[in-house]
Amino acid sequence: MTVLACLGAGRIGGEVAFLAAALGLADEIILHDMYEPVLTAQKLDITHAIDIPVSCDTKRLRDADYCVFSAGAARTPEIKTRADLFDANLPVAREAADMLSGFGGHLIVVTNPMDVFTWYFAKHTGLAQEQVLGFGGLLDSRRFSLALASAGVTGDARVLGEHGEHQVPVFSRLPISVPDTVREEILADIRGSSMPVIKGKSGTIFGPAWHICSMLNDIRTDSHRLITCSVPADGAYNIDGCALGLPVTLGRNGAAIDDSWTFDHWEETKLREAADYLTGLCRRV
Ligand SMILES: NC(=O)c1ccc[n+]([C@@H]2O[C@H](COP(=O)([O-])OP(=O)(O)OC[C@H]3O[C@@H](n4cnc5c(N)ncnc54)[C@H](O)[C@@H]3O)[C@@H](O)[C@H]2O)c1
Ligand SMILES: O=C(O)C[C@H](O)C(=O)O
Repeated sequence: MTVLACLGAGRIGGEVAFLAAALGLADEIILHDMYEPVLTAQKLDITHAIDIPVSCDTKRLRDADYCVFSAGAARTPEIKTRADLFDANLPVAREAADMLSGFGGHLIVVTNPMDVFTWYFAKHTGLAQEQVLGFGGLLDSRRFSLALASAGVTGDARVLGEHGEHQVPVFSRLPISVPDTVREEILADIRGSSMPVIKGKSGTIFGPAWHICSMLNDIRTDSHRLITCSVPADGAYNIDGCALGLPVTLGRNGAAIDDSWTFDHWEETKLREAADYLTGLCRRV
């Protein structure tokens, strides 16, 4: 019996709940949202499709195996960066941390700025640090792989760093050398790649929900898949004081940082900039 809780039942929460149920990743769903009409609508819409118990009883959150936190404001085309959502979403994260008292499962943090809230939940709740996973790296890596493909490059496309302006695509693991000028073009491309989706349909939905469910599957099957997701670095790669996207293996016990990667100068510089930027933001929580 696997129970999935979604704190925030809007576009992401609703789609993750539906997809997890459809893929057989959950046997029961708990939904929570401050806006009652959306909560009722999501619950009805899921149960009109799939025979699965959906409750809105937050007292049962402690029984959940996974919780996906996606409550709060999302970007509109007028909001330039994910970090600009910090002030709006910090109180939402604080409320969620209170609600999660007694929860002992895996928490997937989606609400932006996601790395900052990953740090917040890892450091300010009683959850084991390995069980707090910031989502964004898989989505950014997929976007990187598409950008590389359109430049005629294939290979192991991974993005580290911030899920935001300071993302760090790793070029040195590709089979060919990519000059810095081309790297900067690709970086600009992937930085902007969610905006056409936000402009066209108000928010990214399928991409995040798909990859979030793949993480639920990694935990459920103890896959130890190598992914990138946000975790507190705690000294790995000489980074401290923030959570950011790093290579991890994901399984039943959560995320284990793979600290064996090496970087070239361009990547080292970008990763350090991401860490410095995020450390500043994390100090504010
Ligand atoms: N990390 C990623 O890759 C990624 C991808 C997509 C979206 N996001 C982020 O996820 C968040 C949600 O995006 P969305 O598109 O689902 O937005 P949405 O507006 O569709 O859903 C958010 C929901 O949160 C609810 N909410 C707001 N404040 C709340 C509170 N205090 N308590 C309970 N519920 C509350 C709203 O009523 C709404 O239903 C945003 O911050 C967005 O930027 C991150
Ligand atoms: O870009 C956004 O604001 C939404 C999300 O973080 C995404 O990358 O799809």
